[in-house]
Amino acid sequence: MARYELVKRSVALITLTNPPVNALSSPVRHAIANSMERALSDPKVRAVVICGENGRFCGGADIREFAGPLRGPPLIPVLEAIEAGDKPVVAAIEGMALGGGFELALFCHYRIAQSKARLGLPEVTLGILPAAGGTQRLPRLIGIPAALEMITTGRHISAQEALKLGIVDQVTDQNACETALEFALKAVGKPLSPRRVSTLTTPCPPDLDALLEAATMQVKKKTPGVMAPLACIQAVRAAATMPYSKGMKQESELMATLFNSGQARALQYCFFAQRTAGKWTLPSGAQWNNSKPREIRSAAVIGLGTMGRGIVVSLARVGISVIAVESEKKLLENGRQMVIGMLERDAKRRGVSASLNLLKFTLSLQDLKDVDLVIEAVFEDMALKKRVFQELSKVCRPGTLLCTNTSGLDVDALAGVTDRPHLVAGMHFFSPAHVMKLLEVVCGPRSSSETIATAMSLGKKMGKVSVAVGNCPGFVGNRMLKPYLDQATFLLEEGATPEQIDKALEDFGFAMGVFRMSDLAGLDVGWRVRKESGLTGPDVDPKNPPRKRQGRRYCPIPDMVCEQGRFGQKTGRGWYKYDKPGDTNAKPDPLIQNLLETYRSRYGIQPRNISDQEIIERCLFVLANEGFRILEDGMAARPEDIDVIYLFGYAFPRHRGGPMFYASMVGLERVLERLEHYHQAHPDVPHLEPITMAYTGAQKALKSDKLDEAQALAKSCAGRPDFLPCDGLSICATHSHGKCFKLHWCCHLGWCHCKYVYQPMTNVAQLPSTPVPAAPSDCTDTIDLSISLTERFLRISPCFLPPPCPESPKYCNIAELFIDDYIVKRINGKMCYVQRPPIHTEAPSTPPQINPASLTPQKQHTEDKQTVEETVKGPKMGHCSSPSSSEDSGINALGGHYLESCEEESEDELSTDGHSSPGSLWDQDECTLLSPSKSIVEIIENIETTV
Ligand SMILES: CCCCCCCCCCCCC[C@H](O)CC(=O)SCCNC(=O)CCNC(=O)[C@H](O)C(C)(C)COP(=O)(O)OP(=O)(O)OC[C@H]1O[C@@H](n2cnc3c(N)ncnc32)[C@H](O)[C@@H]1OP(=O)(O)O
Repeated sequence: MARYELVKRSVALITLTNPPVNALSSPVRHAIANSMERALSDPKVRAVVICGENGRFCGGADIREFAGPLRGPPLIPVLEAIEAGDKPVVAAIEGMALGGGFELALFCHYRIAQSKARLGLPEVTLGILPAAGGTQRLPRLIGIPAALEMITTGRHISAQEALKLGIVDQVTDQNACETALEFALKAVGKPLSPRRVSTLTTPCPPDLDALLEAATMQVKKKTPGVMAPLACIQAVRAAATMPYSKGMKQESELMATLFNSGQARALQYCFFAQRTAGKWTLPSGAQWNNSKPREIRSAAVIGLGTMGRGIVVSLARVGISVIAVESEKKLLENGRQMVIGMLERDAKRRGVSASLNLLKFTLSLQDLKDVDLVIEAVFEDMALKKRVFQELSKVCRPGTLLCTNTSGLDVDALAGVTDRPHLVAGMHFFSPAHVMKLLEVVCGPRSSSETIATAMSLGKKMGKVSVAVGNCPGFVGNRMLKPYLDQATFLLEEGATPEQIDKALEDFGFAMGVFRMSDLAGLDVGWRVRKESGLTGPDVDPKNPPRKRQGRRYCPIPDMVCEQGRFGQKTGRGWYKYDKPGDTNAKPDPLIQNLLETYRSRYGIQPRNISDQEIIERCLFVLANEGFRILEDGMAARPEDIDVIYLFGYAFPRHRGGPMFYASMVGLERVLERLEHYHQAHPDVPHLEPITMAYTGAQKALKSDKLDEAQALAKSCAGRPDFLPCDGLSICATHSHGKCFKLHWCCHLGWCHCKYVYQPMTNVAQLPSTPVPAAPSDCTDTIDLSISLTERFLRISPCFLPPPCPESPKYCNIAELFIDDYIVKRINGKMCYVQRPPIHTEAPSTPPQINPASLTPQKQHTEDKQTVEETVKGPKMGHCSSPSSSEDSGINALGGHYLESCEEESEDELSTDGHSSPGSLWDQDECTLLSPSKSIVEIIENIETTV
């Protein structure tokens, strides 16, 4: 895991050897510790160089280790030995120094970077913070503003920028290791004290408070509801205001709070899910590692609408020559100008020259005879597409791959009109195609593995997150969208308003609720598709009940809105009203309210109060349910693929992990129970019927031998304080012992749904805590977090029971903050997070009980008559959202608009468009400070923390 060599007779060269990224796993930490000890004790050694094998310094802590119990030597003492040593240690950074890898370099006395290396602290994107001293050392080295920016965004910087900031001592175009060896020898004998970053004083700007306040406001706006950036700011504040050792303590307390949070789990899941999606697999057995892609040097794009233009740009900027085809001269010229403008702007932003020489524009399909691959992006009309494919089949050389950018039509029907069905596949880009990262690669029944491998590899080359999906109406993303949109409009019928539904979804974390997003995308496109598919318009049999189609519930309200010429933002009116066409500021419209009231009275619908919880459950559980159906149908290989599609294509909040992950966090049994409940209430909505596979999966899991084994194990440990009933969120005992039973897919991830789990316990004395402020004005951000948490508990306080042994809460559990596992207590004058006590169902006089893992009403509640007002209000995270403005792609094949997210041409995975929700849990104005005496949170003043 690390090689030790003596080179140049007096330099110890320590090479990290843990492919692929030399992550700091337990054996690597061991090896570094041993190697340093050896180097420091060997009199022949006068200096040390640390580098990484295969041109990669270090990708940081081994993220996979975070899912299990922490083993091996802790990282910080290993790194401290490097700094404390009396021999100069030089980090030779090639490739990357990220996270813990960057922190390792910061403990070295000198840093040399190869000119192509990238450095950064991306922990925040994983829901944690740089907890091996990164938050304390970087501000000391480069000052607060620059460190704050790097730590709160996770941005990777170049070697040149690192030199400019003072992070590295030298940048070389040569081998960094060779350069570092020379450098190390020259450093021998020079004083080491000034090189020890821990001894430096953080340059403290006079306006520190204002700076941190501005940073706080910025991250709250950019990533509302996300905890890690706020914790990062608190840690940086500590670097500015505390001595190093105290700052380190603060850093580790903050890390402990984040480490087991649901957000960290979700974000780390997203990291691996994205990489898993690249390892595609088909029902035929063909997969990423047994199918060879073809090299694509030239391509053609047919249609220069919004989608076509974006695809041309995506291809050209990675060096593929592109022939762009349009049907009319005017359209061609217009498309040409727009593509050139886009490429020029893109090149300017990236500091490269625009690859305009790769482009050719033509009106003739004949020009395509020699290209390697064609992507058709014409109007979403099967007859038209078939004509194009027939023509392509005649014109293109026999080996040319023919792909379609349809957003949901039958790819096999197109394959069928060609002479090469095995070379036909779908490449479903999301709008705008040069910005959006998602690509669904649609595998038809006749698509060859080579065709899929080529489309996947081309997607990767274009910088897309490509996911292989099956050929069914709407594929994966748009297929799931249909039931989601249906639920939203059914909820309108039943009594909700567009703004209420949007707010619930935005509080959950979506940047825009479904109605605001539909207004942005334009309502007319969906209306046209619904008319074409006979769901509305003159073709509908007048005898057909207005609220039924094909025996299923149908909501005609969206059609009625369109009939009034309300097409969304572009017409200044849609589900909302706008000051003028094109305006983005959505305001509730009394006319829509009237329309809804008239509609309800026309159909005799008694409006009822609908809770946010019902909105979230119906919209999101139905999404996951359709995901299970898709898995059962074999249209997606894994739940991760579905989640990746929703994260990158539909702006699902990343800190929620995706619809499938979210369902697993809630608990599949719970999701199934709620779906059954809603389906009973709405039997004419088939999408609410729980999918058999998931249901039987859950039943099977309950009967599994492996589960029996786990339960037997757990029961044998009965009475041990570290075994608790499973909250559906923690790591199960069997999993951490390597005996994961895989009946639930989530077990693959390490969060199991077995009944008993091993709970890593934390002594009360080590809880993240903060002094209770004397007055509200003393509020710190930590208190801010605590108070927010307290407020949240207060909202649902009737559901709490006193802890089983309040006099002796020796152990607490630092886990999911947002699934309400925690209460905030004042213990010995400090605010602490304390795990919520288990609920005793047998207690006769208790208030209504809830499942700790979710805040849903009890089974006997009806939608009309809810007695418990719990709402699933959680943090939210905005994503930039983009409408599909093109007619050729803005709608799914089933007649609904699809929601698409973009990254605003930015690589920042946490970036958002800044839409803030006033209802966000962490919003400043909702976070009024409660004095502990005013709160009904239990106050425990005199606990012996040593009990
Ligand atoms: C009460 C409880 C208290 C708890 C306290 C706990 C304290 C715990 C310890 C504290 C110490 C903290 C140390 C540190 O601050 C934390 C970290 O370092 S977190 C990690 C930070 N690093 C990153 O985020 C980098 C992540 N990786 C990347 O961005 C990219 O992989 C890359 C390095 C830029 C390389 O990109 P590519 O070349 O494109 O390659 P891939 O991305 O496809 O990756 C290849 C392969 O490697 C796997 N991988 C990458 N990085 C890691 C990693 N850090 N750990 C584990 N595995 C990693 C990746 O998954 C791929 O695997 P494959 O898919 O091929 O199986």
